[in-house]
Amino acid sequence: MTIVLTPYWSNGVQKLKAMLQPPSKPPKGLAPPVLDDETHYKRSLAQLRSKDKALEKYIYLNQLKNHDHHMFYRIWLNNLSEITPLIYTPTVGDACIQYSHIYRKPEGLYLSYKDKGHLGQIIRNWPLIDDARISVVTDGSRILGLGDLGINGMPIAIGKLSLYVAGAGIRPSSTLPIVLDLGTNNQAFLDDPLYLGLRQKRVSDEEMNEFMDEFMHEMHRIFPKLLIQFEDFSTDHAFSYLERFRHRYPVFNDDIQGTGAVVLSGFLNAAKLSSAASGQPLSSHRILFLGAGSAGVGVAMQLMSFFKLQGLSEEEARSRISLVDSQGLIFDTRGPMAEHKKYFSRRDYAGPPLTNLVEIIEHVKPTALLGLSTIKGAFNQEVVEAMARLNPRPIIFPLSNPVRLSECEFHEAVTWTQGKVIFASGSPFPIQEYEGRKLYPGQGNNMYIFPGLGLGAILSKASKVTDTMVEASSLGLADSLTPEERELDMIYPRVERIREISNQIACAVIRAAQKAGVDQNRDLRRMDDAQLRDFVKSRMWNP
Ligand SMILES: O=C([O-])CC(=O)C(=O)O
Ligand SMILES: [Mg+2]
Repeated sequence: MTIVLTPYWSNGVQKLKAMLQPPSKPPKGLAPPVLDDETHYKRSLAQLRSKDKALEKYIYLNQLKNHDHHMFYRIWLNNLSEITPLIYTPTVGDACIQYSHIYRKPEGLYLSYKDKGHLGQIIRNWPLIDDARISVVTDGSRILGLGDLGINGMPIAIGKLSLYVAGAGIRPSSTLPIVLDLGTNNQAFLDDPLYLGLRQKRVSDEEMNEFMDEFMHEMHRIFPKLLIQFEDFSTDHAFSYLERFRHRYPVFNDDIQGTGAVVLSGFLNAAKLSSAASGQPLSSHRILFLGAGSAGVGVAMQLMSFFKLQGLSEEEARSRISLVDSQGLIFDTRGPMAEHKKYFSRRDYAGPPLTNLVEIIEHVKPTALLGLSTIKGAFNQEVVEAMARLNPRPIIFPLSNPVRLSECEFHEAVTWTQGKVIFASGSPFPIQEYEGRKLYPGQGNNMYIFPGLGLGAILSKASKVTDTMVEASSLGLADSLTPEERELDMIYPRVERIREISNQIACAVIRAAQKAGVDQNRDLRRMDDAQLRDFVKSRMWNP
């Protein structure tokens, strides 16, 4: 007897197509008689809220997305601050760690090193080739601050793309999550019988370069209108592939450029508050970074814009930024260092090595301390108090993700600075009360940037993503605070306004693309600002 197996994916693909149609009424008898949308919305939300673990909620929401994504996005858009941390950071970090165990069905493209040489053939299996406009691609080698998770990085690509839908109204059918399985150096995963990826160590740089060249070439051939967001590649690959491909294809790196832009934006608003308290001009800020990986250096590069906007020369701007890595303050005479750290290496200090963070703070006298180190608790009481001694309103941004890797928690920073801190973190923290005042933590997460940046690049049909477009996204975000939000000392807008913010960012990005001459949709040039805003809004998908 031959057993015929239904191919497990065929149902998935058909469902994907069917799912993209607006929900229709089933024929009589094929659904309970009393099933109206409003009640079902309440029922779905109640089912979600009845679960007590964040990962269980993630699994529930993911199932909901896969069989009724109108309901999924409706629930999310109506409850943004409750749902976002469940779909995205921090819960998506746990979903990645557990992916091979919680996996239920395929949800994107899985490209394996074994397919090298015929990647185009595999990519063409994607059922929605004509619709695809935005892809998030990861190789899983540095997921959030969690390290090498191999193929288990897929949920980060899925999560980012669902934020494109929720946050910028990109059509769900236009989104394409991709994980590149190039092996993993995570021994626990290699030993796990349920691990979904190749059971081999990561391929060499040379092999990976060949794979990436073929991949990008085929992607561009098959999807000429597609924008690619690189996500969570390990530091040196993040930099090298951005540089390798950004002049040829419309691509950007979310961890270098997206995080850079979101922090620049928050810093612009934070510096105003801090300068108002100290009476010192904006041009006098100094920034100290703990962490010199792709995110750290990417953010430092983007913050150069802050000083240049205040009229400083490149050399002056550079001298305002110092980096600390695992060996302490980075300076020229310290010894050999990775290429990406050299630009910010200090020339005006010649040793001995400074390794203690409090000593480094006392030496550099920063107005702002930014953490992209993934070292939990690195901003301890001593460190935060040192910042508060130097500054009436210290700027402290522990940006490492997820929450459990954050350099400090909001309530700690508030207590240790007697409520004076200007704070933003990568992951969400609860609001604090201090002496009867409500204090709002900023969330300096690239989720504020990439949906609008991507939307602007897609609508303008940008052939490249220029630095000026990234900077425009940042200034657009900084500008989007309402008077009420400024009154409350907020440095990022409320997440509930994400659609409006993404619209504003997209418009700024489109204008920057036009200025740079990389826009291939020239029709938008004729629109005035109000018309452009209406046009962007009209292109947003709604559940
Ligand atoms: O995903 C996030 O929350 C932010 C991010 O890109 C990262 O931490 O790598
Ligand atoms: Mg990332």
